[in-house]
Amino acid sequence: MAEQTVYKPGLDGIIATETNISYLDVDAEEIVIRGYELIELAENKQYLDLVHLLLRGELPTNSEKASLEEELKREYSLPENFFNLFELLPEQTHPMDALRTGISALAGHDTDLNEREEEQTKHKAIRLLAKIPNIVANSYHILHHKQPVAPKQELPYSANFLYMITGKEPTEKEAAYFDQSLMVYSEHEMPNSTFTARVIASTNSDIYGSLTGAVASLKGNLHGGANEAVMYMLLEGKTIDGFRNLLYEKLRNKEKIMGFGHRVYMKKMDPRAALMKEALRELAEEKGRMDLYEMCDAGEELMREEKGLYPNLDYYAAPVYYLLDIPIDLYTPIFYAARTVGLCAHISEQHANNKLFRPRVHYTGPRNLHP
Ligand SMILES: CC(=O)SCCNC(=O)CCNC(=O)[C@H](O)C(C)(C)COP(=O)(O)OP(=O)(O)OC[C@H]1O[C@@H](n2cnc3c(N)ncnc32)[C@H](O)[C@@H]1OP(=O)(O)O
Ligand SMILES: O=C([O-])CC(=O)C(=O)O
Repeated sequence: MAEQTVYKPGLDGIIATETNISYLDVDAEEIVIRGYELIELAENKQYLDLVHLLLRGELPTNSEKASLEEELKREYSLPENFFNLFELLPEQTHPMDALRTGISALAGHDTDLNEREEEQTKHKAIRLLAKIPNIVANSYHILHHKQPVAPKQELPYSANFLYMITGKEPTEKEAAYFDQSLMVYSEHEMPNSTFTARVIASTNSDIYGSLTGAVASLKGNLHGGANEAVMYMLLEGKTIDGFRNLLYEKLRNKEKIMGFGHRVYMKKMDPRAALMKEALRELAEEKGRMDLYEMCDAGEELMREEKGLYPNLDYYAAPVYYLLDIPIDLYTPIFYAARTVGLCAHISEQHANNKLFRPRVHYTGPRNLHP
């Protein structure tokens, strides 16, 4: 008789691992990142502070942050002829698929591919954090038959990322909103993509394989892909009334409404969504697009009243990206680029204290059949 174990569809609520990276404390409404609270960090720090915190375990001093940024800038460039890869892809390739291809292809360029030492993994992570924004922005340009936009060394890291995407230097405020969005996307405990990365890493597979699997996971619209879906829905709605009618129609058809609900916060607002809502309000005011803010707010109210559901981060990150002139197809790749650091921290932790993931099943098929 097999040992009695718990089965929870979707591993809902199951503890998958120990970690000292992050924890969602829903009761306290805190997203704990290595002892700090994410929203407080996002209000007071910058993305590179979080990168240092996630990879090194502590917030950087000014000089540590400056040398991290220098190291990133030295690693911006991609291997020779790397962009040829994207020329080979059909035009309709989604940028998440181009990104998956790009990260996978980087493996062969790493001469220390099989090195699993923590320090080595951290350097690999920095190299990836330097190169992934370049892949995200320029695979998109190449797929659209445009010239790649070379990184600008004189811009700060996240301003440069936004510049490579739009081709124009962002204002300080635009760069700050973008940087804040990268912070709130940087790490979130054990979502499907992080679990995927850790499962792959647990076979002793390399960081590129783990990250490639995580791209595929994050692409789905029940996860990262929701931010793009939210924007298409807002554009389809056009006006407050149009959006409300669209939501009613989707609810009548029993469709899931993208940007609402969350496995961990199902009956509460995602704290990151509240922060992005505020960013949206400020940005919308500056850009004369309060109509977009009001439309989102009306959708939030309708979903709370009709379904008792609250927005997740993707609901408010999407219109923020829209007002930053970012092409919609790049919203999920940007989420991934921001999350790379969290994923790398988890892969490193998995390699440092590994146990192969290999769960069992609750078998519901037949027995005792004979050929
Ligand atoms: C940054 C991120 O990646 S956050 C996640 C982004 N994804 C989305 O926004 C997609 C829309 N949301 C969803 O599909 C879900 O809320 C998920 C997948 C995120 C979490 O869902 P789960 O924990 O698996 O719960 P499940 O999907 O079973 O939903 C539970 C109930 O709430 C309902 N529900 C949950 N989310 C939604 C939604 N967005 N719209 C309508 N109904 C919903 C379900 O229909 C279900 O109702 P039922 O019990 O009557 O069948
Ligand atoms: O935690 C999750 O399941 C999804 C999510 O919000 C994230 O990855 O940021």
